[in-house]
Amino acid sequence: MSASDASASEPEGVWLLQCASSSTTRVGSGEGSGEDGKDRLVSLNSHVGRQVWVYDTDAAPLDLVKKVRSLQASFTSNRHTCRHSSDELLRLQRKPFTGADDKLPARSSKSTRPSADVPTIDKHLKAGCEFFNGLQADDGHWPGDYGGPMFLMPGLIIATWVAEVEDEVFPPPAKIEVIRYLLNHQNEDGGFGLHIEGHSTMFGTVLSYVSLRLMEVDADHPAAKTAREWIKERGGATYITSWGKFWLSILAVYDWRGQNPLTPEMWLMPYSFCGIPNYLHPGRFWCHCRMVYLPMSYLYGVRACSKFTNPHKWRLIHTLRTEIFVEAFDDIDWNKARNQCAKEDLYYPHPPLQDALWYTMDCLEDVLHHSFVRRWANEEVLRHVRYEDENTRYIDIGPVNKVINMLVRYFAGDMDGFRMHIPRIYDYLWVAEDGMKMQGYNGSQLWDTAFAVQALSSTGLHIDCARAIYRAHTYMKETQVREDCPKLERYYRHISKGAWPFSTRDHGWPISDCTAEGLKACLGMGGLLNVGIDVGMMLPIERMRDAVDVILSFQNSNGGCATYENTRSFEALELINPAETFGDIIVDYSYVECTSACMQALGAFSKFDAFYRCAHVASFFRRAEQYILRNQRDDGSWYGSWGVCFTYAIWFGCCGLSAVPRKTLGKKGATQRFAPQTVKGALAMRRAIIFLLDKQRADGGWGESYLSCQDKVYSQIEPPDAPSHIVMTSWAMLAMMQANIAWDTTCLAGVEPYAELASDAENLARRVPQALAAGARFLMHMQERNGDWPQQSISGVFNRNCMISYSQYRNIFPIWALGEFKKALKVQS
Ligand SMILES: CC(C)=CCC[C@@H](C)[C@H]1CC[C@@]2(C)C3=C(CC[C@]12C)[C@@]1(C)CC[C@H](O)C(C)(C)[C@@H]1CC3
Repeated sequence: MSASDASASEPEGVWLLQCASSSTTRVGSGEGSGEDGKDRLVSLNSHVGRQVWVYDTDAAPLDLVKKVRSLQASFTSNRHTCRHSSDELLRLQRKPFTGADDKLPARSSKSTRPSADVPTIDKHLKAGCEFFNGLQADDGHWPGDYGGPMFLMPGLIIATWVAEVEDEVFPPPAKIEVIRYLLNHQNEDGGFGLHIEGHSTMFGTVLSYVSLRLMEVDADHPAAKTAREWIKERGGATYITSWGKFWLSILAVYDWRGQNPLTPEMWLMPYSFCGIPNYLHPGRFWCHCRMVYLPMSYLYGVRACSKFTNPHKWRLIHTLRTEIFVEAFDDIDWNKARNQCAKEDLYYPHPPLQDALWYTMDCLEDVLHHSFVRRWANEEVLRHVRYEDENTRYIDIGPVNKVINMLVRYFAGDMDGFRMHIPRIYDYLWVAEDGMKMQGYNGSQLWDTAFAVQALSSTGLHIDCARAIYRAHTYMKETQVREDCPKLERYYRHISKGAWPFSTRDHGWPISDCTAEGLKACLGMGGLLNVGIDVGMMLPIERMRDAVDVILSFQNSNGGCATYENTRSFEALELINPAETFGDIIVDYSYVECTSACMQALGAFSKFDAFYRCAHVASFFRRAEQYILRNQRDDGSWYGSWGVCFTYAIWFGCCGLSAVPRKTLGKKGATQRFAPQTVKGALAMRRAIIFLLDKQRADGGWGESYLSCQDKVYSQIEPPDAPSHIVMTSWAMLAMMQANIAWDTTCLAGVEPYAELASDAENLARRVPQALAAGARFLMHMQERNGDWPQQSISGVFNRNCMISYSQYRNIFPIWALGEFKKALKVQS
């Protein structure tokens, strides 16, 4: 069966997005409780932010069905040139609200650009805001596609197949969309990448191939044939990465002996010995890493795999065993296979010391496997798995541990726990014109909404945006985490009370920069209230202070902030990173982005309440600023870890440095304005801006390729005459405007000891406004007539090597950059 074959027999329903939904099924709209009457879906706030795509079985209007089909067909025919879908199904559904008709005049020719004056910008902003506000859900957040990685959906398919709930989770209309997605993202060489824009890898190809087969795509289907050839030409599935080996073992098409040990006993080690920290303890790992290896270790510990009760499934497993290896399954040297990895996948090769460690552990495994210690360790792991499930209302921290935790509950025979997971699977699935995908999180709701509020507020179009901002404010207030998880130390958790998560309150994991952006957005409402806009009740001061407490708690000894917790171990531990495709996953490091966001939030808060923990805040700034300065590269840039890449981090670098409250730094009296930190910050921003100016492209925009992230060297989008990227153009403009403001207020030009800063001032004073105007014209030129902007290449990243979509950025950032630019023009005139 293929997507196109399947479409022919498809009932004429449509996929519809439900927000704040309590739906527990994918087809129709089953509400609330499971078949045995138990409530399977728990929420702290009536599901605010929850996104579920439900297949509406009622016959849809014919023109709607036709439109969907044409969008799907057009994606498929352009899939090799335009690999990122554009969230067209969401847009189609929101059409009555976006006012999707033409609001802007047609471009007269390709080369003419709108002029960068206030009335023109206003016209484009109005159209942009009207369209974007139409995408907002009733609960106040902006829904959008958070897909990108290609290794997530196969995990879910394998898990549901093994646990025999595949037909419930993927009823026929869902199956069609999953197949569509997989087929659409096959590369021209027959392989599949780690993410939608990546080159083919063994990890991506074997898992996608197996998924297609489990979804009943025939082995003779052309896509299956070319994928199999790709795999076999490169030595077969024994060359898949360790995470792939894990999934194949679960499915019983690989032998657990070919997997390096995932010893659950590591959870029995003490966190510290007599007060000396045990840096090898998993509780010190980055939470995503430890939450993935936790359930993996249980399944490894019990050597969980497909039960062969169903003869049809048994046959398919045997067929797969013949399809993906170059040698006969029984002849595979599993010991050798443990360390095999295709060169296409190898981003972080195992250091020899790591292999020696796995070898030793493997020898111990024979003893451990049957010992009482294993049972004890498994019990401990199970406790942690249950804790994670219950404290995230079965959403879990991310898509990988979500699915593996679900399997742990299944293999532990805890069917109640297992069933609680099912409705929360739907929180991770998104449907677009390229098919149904598993997202990198249960959405990016809070993150996008916090940015959206700041972007809309920058436009000055307060009346037009008042309703959207009011609703977004409600979302922010509903989504703040109100209490810590129980038994923090026992479960190695950081405080959460006052934090904001990345997505929904039910998810609830606290994140440094989400807390910061949440607080910034809420504080920004004060400014709007002052100009008479009804944005609803302000967040109570105690809750703002809770957020400040969380932010302050995130600062590490190096002055920076990590993502979810403090840095608990050392970089050297990366030596034991077994995941060949990901870099820097073991430790939660400090990041420029997280640190800067925290500085900005504290800066905004101290203008509002200057006395709350003021000594701590001042010391936070001093140390954070030093962290940012230390991490600037010689060329003036910062490396970005969560967005593409240098452009993203430069925006944060500049915003962080300019958030330092000047007056609190330096000595009293005459020298106060020229505090050394201030000067260093201004110089650093200047270098960053020169870096950006050098990267501006002929069309006036900026366009960085995702290759910057993996290679850690700035790479332009290819070819050079390809249009620049609207999101990166906006980041670059925002960075430059931020730095400009900081210079103006620093007023150092001409002051003798700081001559360096002043030396090139005239040159820059001319270049920056020109660059900004060209950037603004590019953004307006790229805008569509209905006020939307096009989706271009993928703009988010994690673990250096895997890309992830931020689908709302295409609207948020051009609005924000144009909004700030308009303000700057107004100040000038
Ligand atoms: C290798 C594994 C476990 C894959 C699962 C994917 C997760 C690790 C990714 C998906 C979303 C993700 C990119 C995210 C982040 C970390 C890594 C995540 C969780 C964070 C929280 C890091 C800090 C960032 O500033 C920001 C808040 C933007 C992101 C949000 C998404």
